[in-house]
Amino acid sequence: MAGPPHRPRPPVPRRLRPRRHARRRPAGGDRGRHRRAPRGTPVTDLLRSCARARWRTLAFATAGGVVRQATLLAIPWCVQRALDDGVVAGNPGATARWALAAAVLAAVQFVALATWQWQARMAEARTGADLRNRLTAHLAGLDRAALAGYGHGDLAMRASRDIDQIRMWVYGLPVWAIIATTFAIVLPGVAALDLVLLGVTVLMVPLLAAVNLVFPAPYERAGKRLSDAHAARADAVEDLLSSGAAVRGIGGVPALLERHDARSAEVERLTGDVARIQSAWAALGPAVPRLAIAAGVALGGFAALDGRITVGGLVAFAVWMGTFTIAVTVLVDRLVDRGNAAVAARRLDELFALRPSVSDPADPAPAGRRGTLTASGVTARYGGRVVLGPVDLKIRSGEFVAVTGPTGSGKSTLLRLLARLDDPDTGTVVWDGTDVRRLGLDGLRAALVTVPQRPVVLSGTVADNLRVGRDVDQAALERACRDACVHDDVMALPDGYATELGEGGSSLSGGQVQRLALARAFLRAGERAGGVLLLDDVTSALDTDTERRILERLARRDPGTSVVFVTHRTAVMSAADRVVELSGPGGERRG
Ligand SMILES: Nc1ncnc2c1ncn2[C@@H]1O[C@H](COP(=O)(O)OP(=O)(O)OP(=O)(O)O)[C@@H](O)[C@H]1O
Repeated sequence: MAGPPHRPRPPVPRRLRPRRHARRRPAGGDRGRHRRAPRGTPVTDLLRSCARARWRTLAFATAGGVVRQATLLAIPWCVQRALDDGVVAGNPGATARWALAAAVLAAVQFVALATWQWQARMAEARTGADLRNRLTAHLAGLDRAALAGYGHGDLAMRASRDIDQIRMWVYGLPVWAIIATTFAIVLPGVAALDLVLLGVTVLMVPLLAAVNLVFPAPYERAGKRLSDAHAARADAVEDLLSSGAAVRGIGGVPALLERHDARSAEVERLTGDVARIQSAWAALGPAVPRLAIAAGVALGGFAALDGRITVGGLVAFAVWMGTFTIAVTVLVDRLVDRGNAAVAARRLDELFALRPSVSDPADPAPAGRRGTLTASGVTARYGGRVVLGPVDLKIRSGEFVAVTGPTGSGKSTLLRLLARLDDPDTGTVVWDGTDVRRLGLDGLRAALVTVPQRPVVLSGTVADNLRVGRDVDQAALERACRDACVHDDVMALPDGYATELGEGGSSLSGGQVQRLALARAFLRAGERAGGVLLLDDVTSALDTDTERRILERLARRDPGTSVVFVTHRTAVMSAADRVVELSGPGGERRG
């Protein structure tokens, strides 16, 4: 037994990892002290930073868009001149000149339009890629506790649909300048034609402003509800796909299908709400300039009859108002995009604000490779409940310690503290003379290698699963698999080490997954001598013969490598140098 068996300590009102089962919470809700960064920054900062990161590409796109719009709007003017100076005046030379001018403008427009579209698409694509990379890297740095409130489907929606909404917003940014160009050209153009027509055009502005003030707020609220409903449905799909035999075996599929259908119906209902607001907004916006066209054509017709404007001027007015109508329609679309992007940014911001409960210190010390791993008075809590400790444990270099105890007594929790996958509520863990909280996480993970109770199989081949992105040769892979007694199983797969396992490794047995994870740990631990292997019940699904062979391999380990083996199996306890028994928080511990 290592250290004193029991040291009562006053309970400390802090919790180690809050577990939340409710998946949907209002944005900005409490997520526990380790996990929420101070908010402080408005959500639009995320949108602004996306635009700033792509400002050069967006500037080219905007320049292209503005030139395109200016040329587009200049063409009616050429038509007007061709009609008035050429057709009406009976001057074929003027007609040809203005036709040629229109052709040149059309060519410029072609180049400008291509530039706008190309650059805007590039900006959009890069924004999507940047956000996705940033989000993935951020999520990868978070632990289970930080993400406890989010289902996989929800996270997938945030990483796909929400990022797409922001992408669309970035794509539409140059359009604001195009709309402004339209206003800047059409209004003086109409003024030059006739002040009554200008009056009709200007009258539209307050009407348009009213329409575009009324709709955004309800639209954004409905969009937020729809996003949440999409996320809930994605979670239901994820549960259906991932539950497999566990749910089928207890006849739970109909209930999951029912839940999925109910969430689908909710998505449909909320999509209807959004569609109602959006369609009213989209229809009312352009209706205003269309009314102005009608009024303008009537008033302009009388002006033409009075000789105040030319027929060409009336044609130019009608065409300009047509373009103006399109600009207003697009303006509404951009405002809708802005609403969608704001909702999406808020949902992403919520994830970016999550902080891992364990992170690198400001000035990390390098982790030693050999040494003693000591836990002193460590305790752990979940949701205010003490689940472990206080525990004192010393694992000397090269020692093999089995940790046992009744189910729920905190064995896995202790292992997580030793590996610094979590920090203790109270007490310290020291590796090679240094508090693990002062060590760089990369170095620490290389020295203290953990195999969890429920290992994960990644999508990809067996070899990919063993390498986990590292450069490891085939011989080393096979050696590790032989040591973990899984080589023969791998060779029996259709393509051996090149066999695709698919997400979750459903084609492998529980024991095969355990041994594959063990081989992965052997590879990692074998990169350098020394360190500690922290194994959480990794032989629980194995037959006694395979377990014996694995224990023999562990007995042949490098003399500087320690092993901490959480187990209920007598063979493991017999192979250990020492057995430590946990009996729950505040309980006795025997070694
Ligand atoms: N993420 C969590 N949130 C809340 N409580 C948790 C969490 N993980 C573990 N617990 C609780 O902490 C206690 C200790 O769990 P732990 O997994 O460490 O026990 P164990 O001794 O390893 O159990 P077993 O032998 O069944 O694997 C249990 O009561 C468990 O319900």
